[in-house]
Amino acid sequence: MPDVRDASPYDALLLLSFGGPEGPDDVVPFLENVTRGRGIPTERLKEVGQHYFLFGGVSPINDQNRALLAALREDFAAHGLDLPVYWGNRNWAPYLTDTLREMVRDGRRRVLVLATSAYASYSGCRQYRENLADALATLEQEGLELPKVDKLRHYFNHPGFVEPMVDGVLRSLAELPEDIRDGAHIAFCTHSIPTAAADTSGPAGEHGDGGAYVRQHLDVARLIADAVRERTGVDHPWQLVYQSRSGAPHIPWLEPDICDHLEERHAAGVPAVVMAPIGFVSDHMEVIYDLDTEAKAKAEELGLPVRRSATVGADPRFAAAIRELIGERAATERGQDVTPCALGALGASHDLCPVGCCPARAPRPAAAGADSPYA
Ligand SMILES: CC1=C(CCC(=O)O)c2cc3nc(cc4[nH]c(cc5[nH]c(cc1n2)c(C)c5CCC(=O)O)c(CCC(=O)O)c4C)C(CCC(=O)O)=C3C
Ligand SMILES: [Fe+2]
Repeated sequence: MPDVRDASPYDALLLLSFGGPEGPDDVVPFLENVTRGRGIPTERLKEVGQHYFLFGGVSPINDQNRALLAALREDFAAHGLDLPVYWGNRNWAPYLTDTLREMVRDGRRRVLVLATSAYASYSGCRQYRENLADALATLEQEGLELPKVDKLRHYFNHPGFVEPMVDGVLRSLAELPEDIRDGAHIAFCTHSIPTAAADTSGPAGEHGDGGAYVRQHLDVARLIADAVRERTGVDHPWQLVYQSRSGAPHIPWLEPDICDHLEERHAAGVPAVVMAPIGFVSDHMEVIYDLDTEAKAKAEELGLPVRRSATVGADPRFAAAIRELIGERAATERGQDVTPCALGALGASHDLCPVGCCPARAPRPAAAGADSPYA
């Protein structure tokens, strides 16, 4: 383990997230930001707007990021890591460009980015890097001296990400009535993406069917299922399933959908299902609407007992994992030999996304990767 008190050459951490509305008036402009140039059907947008209005127009994601910021600052202070932490979003205030401008004005020259997305894919990685490139281009036009920006590697298989989710699944199982607990199946849930995006996710040449996106999720699902079996002595059958599909109906996306899966399991006589949202870092709208509202309503209709397990959120173990990842990356940048920490069969992900990693349909500049136009 490298000395995690030394983050040099980095002089700041940037928490980069999705952003979400904080009141009813924010909902439509937020959705316009998210979907600009992305060809999402108007019907789907109206529907998704309703999800937000159901919760007073407020997404929980911003408060969850504020809690994560506090957890990171607390963990860093407790471990003598003197690294300022900033926060910027892709789709809502505080906007990434404004935060990066503030960082430059504060004199930050080497920025390490923590994205609130744990896996490879265009939506979960390159799109964040494209938004970083856009922000850098704006600052360049403003005549500011650009910082060097790197992104922390995918942390899906870090114990600080996996272990809180193991606890979450164990808690959900414990909440089920005893007579159906041991028969419960686990549905590991993540965001559906177009199969074409899944198949090309990760570094070029490493793609199998489903690409890095599906392989990484399967690795995490297996790790959690194994840990649950070790702790309970019960082998709960499990499957990776998908949610939150959008886009035109004729374009294939990853399946099965969680609601279809619940129907199918119910028909097969399964007594209960734990839904484990491993694809998400916090209990944001995709979790509290798509799982806690929509999928739970489907389960109710079927008479199928379900529980939804916790995401990592601001768990102190996740904050500690981020500190360790920063320590590893900083040591690597200083030329030290580092043994990266990772569980599972895939090993630690790359530090620097190679050229062609998680390609976009229409190529655009992306920062913090081997193909970055910025130093
Ligand atoms: C892989 C993935 C993650 C996980 C990784 C990560 O976390 O980044 C994620 C997270 C999130 N997605 C979110 C919200 C939305 N995503 C949309 C649309 C889309 N997401 C996609 C993928 C993902 N999305 C895709 C392929 C689309 C289709 C069009 C496009 O390629 O853009 C739309 C438009 C309407 C709709 O289609 O649903 C909205 C409103 C929020 C905020 C929630 C809140 O407010 O609490 C979060 C955290
Ligand atoms: Fe999304």
